[in-house]
Amino acid sequence: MQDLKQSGSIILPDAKLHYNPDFLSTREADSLFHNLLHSVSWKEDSIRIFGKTYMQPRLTALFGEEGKSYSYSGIQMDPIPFTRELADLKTRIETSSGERFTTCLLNLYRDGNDSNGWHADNEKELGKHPFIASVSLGATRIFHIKHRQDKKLRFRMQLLHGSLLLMGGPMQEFWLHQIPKSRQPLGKRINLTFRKII
Ligand SMILES: O=C(O)CCC(=O)C(=O)O
Ligand SMILES: [Fe+2]
Repeated sequence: MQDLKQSGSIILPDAKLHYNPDFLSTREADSLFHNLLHSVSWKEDSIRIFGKTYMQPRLTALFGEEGKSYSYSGIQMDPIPFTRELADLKTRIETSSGERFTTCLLNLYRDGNDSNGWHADNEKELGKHPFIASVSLGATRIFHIKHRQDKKLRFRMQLLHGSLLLMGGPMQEFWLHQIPKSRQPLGKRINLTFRKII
């Protein structure tokens, strides 16, 4: 597996990726991490895959505009209204990316045993080519991507505290991504993915 560039636009077939490791200052990232960790009512949700029910190996929460419920992996999540802090973060990402978002899915990875298996963010309520903005806070985790057809195309990168990863173009159609488990003793990590439900 090859390492991806850790800053700027990343040139790949069938995807538009952009990574800014310094989107938030360390102080902003520290305070956002701390506030979210303690104020969000984190849920341990189950998912349904081919008719079987599993616990998700991480905790989640959904913020968003009222009435925009989000279904994925066989569960429906109803959003909590954006807090001031998350609304401000959303506006900042909208200003810098030129895209609009309705919804933010939060993941809390408690340690290296928590993970997010291979998937694409291709739910039909996100439209044909979803644009996804992903903010990382806390422990650094490895992010893997692989092309669905061209098996040679497999890459990894590190998602740092305070970083912003933008995923656009047809990436969710042609690529899968994951946060693998790690045997290293890792601290907590929070990831926020801003999405647009159409
Ligand atoms: O935690 C991450 O960086 C990725 C999260 C993700 O892929 C998702 O929530 O769909
Ligand atoms: Fe995802």
